[in-house]
Amino acid sequence: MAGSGKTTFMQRLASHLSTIKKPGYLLNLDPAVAKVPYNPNVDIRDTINYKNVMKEYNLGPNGAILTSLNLFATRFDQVIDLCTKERDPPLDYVLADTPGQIEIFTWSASGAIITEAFATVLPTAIVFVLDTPRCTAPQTFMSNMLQACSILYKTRLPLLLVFNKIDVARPDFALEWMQDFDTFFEALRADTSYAASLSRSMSLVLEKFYMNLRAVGVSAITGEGIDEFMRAVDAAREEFDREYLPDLERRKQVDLEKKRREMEMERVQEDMRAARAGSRQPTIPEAEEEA
Ligand SMILES: Nc1nc2c(ncn2[C@@H]2O[C@H](COP(=O)(O)OP(=O)(O)OP(=O)(O)O)[C@@H](O)[C@H]2O)c(=O)[nH]1
Repeated sequence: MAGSGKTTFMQRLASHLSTIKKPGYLLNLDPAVAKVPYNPNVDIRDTINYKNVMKEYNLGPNGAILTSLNLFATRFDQVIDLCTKERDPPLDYVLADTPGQIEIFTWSASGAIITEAFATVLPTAIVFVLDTPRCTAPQTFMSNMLQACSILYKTRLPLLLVFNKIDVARPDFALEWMQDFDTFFEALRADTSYAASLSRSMSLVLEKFYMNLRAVGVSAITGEGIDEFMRAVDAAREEFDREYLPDLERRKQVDLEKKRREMEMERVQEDMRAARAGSRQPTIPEAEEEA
């Protein structure tokens, strides 16, 4: 969510991890960010100049962010090598800060390449940072939940919802809306618009989705909620091992099986092409007769 505090939260996490003597490996994947308030180990801006991309490809800001990320994704195996390099002491956490626009990261080919590259070598979870004060309107809340839902179903990775800025607005209303439809319906009671009615229906559909989520309230500014967030990360790691990895293995098998069938089909087609070509050629005795 743009402006929800992702970068500030990264800074908070980085400082928390140094305090507990488990320093993280920090990646900045946002080419357009003006200032990074933590010390990134890898910074997309060191290799890609977003302003030049705008000029060179004649793009607007979002197009240039997407193109920069695409260019970076082509070399992402090098980043993965850095993240997985043996170290003493070994790395416990790799944190990546992404561009804020959901369509740029979650729904782009480069976003998928980057997330899958991580998930094939490291236990991976997605953290969706929400701006709690900007979720207090039920329909804005619902629109954020739908975005989160789309991330979950696109990546299939464990997803953590972080309700940030709890120093400004407490997250209790949101956590309650996720657990109890009646309170969410009540919040929408006075609203008879079509959008409100859609939000009501969606909240029923999202019941299963909410059950698959971990949601915590934090303040990136004060640090409140960080311990609870770290416990949610531990649980997400267990979920990754328990659910994502077997699913990945199953998908790999399905892909292998699909490739095997395609190869067999290709062989059948080759045989048929050869048979057709053969039937057009004169047989050897016929050729001798003509001679
Ligand atoms: N009060 C309060 N403000 C916060 C908190 N976290 C971030 N902010 C403020 O929210 C604004 C946006 O924070 P950023 O960290 O830049 O947000 P972002 O999500 O990285 O922004 P984009 O990358 O542009 O989408 C800044 O003014 C931060 O100081 C918080 O926990 N409490």
